[in-house]
Amino acid sequence: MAFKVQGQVAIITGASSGIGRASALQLAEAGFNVALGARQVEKLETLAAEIKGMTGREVFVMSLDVREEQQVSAFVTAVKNHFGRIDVLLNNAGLAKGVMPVIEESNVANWDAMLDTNVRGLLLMTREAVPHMIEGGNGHVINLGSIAGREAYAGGAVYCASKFAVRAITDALRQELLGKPVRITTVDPGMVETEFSVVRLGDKDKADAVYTNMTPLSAEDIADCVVYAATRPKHVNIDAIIVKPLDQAGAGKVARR
Ligand SMILES: NC(=O)c1ccc[n+]([C@@H]2O[C@H](COP(=O)([O-])OP(=O)(O)OC[C@H]3O[C@@H](n4cnc5c(N)ncnc54)[C@H](O)[C@@H]3O)[C@@H](O)[C@H]2O)c1
Repeated sequence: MAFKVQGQVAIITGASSGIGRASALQLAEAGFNVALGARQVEKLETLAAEIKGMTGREVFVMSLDVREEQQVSAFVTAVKNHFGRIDVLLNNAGLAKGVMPVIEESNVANWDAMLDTNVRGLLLMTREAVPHMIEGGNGHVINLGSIAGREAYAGGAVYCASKFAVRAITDALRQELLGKPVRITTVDPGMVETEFSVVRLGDKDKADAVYTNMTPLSAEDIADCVVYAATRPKHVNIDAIIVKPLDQAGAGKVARR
């Protein structure tokens, strides 16, 4: 059953494209006022106008690089000051570039970029948002993991390491936050057709070659899962939502080079 919320506020990181963009739209349709963070503010402004036109919700936009501690702190403070509350944090921002090199061709710079975005960025955002959630008596951290954080085959070693870390952080924080009014969920997709998956697979031709054997999920499919988790009643915690194209279900090894 679909629930609607009223007056709640959701932060979406990496909202300028793909799953983040679709989730921002659908969370607004479900009743959330939304705070959009990404490095490309122009794209966020366009999305904000679209959301306002479609839903009438309030939208806050600010430049955000989740790797930068001071930017994260300033962003979360600005959202709290603007809306007076933070109910949902969707840690969606993720990096694909740098997964492509095989281990013998990879370097410290692309390992760091990957782990700083997918892991440290998520930790920074969560650390800043959770106290406001506890103070407000309601919170839900939703992390974009991946089946790469479960099956360890998709996307290369460093990407897998980052997504296993996302799952570990999610499970550990759930324990750490026991007794506090903050829920925590991972949404773990298989192949989704976004800019990210095209980059991850190297180029459009390669991506299409994979897609010929598979009907990938859409960003909207994943946004549906995000909205489902975000709109459950407060006493319901969904630990994880694992969602794959049918062709990947049970396959284990996916999207290999
Ligand atoms: N596409 C897939 O097949 C797939 C599968 C499983 C999980 N995911 C996860 O879903 C999430 C979204 O990916 P997507 O497929 O929508 O790709 P995408 O490239 O369209 O979106 C990623 C977003 O993150 C933003 N971003 C990257 N680095 C950032 C930073 N330092 N600070 C702020 N924003 C930053 C990008 O600008 C972009 O808006 C990622 O965490 C990804 O790992 C994607």
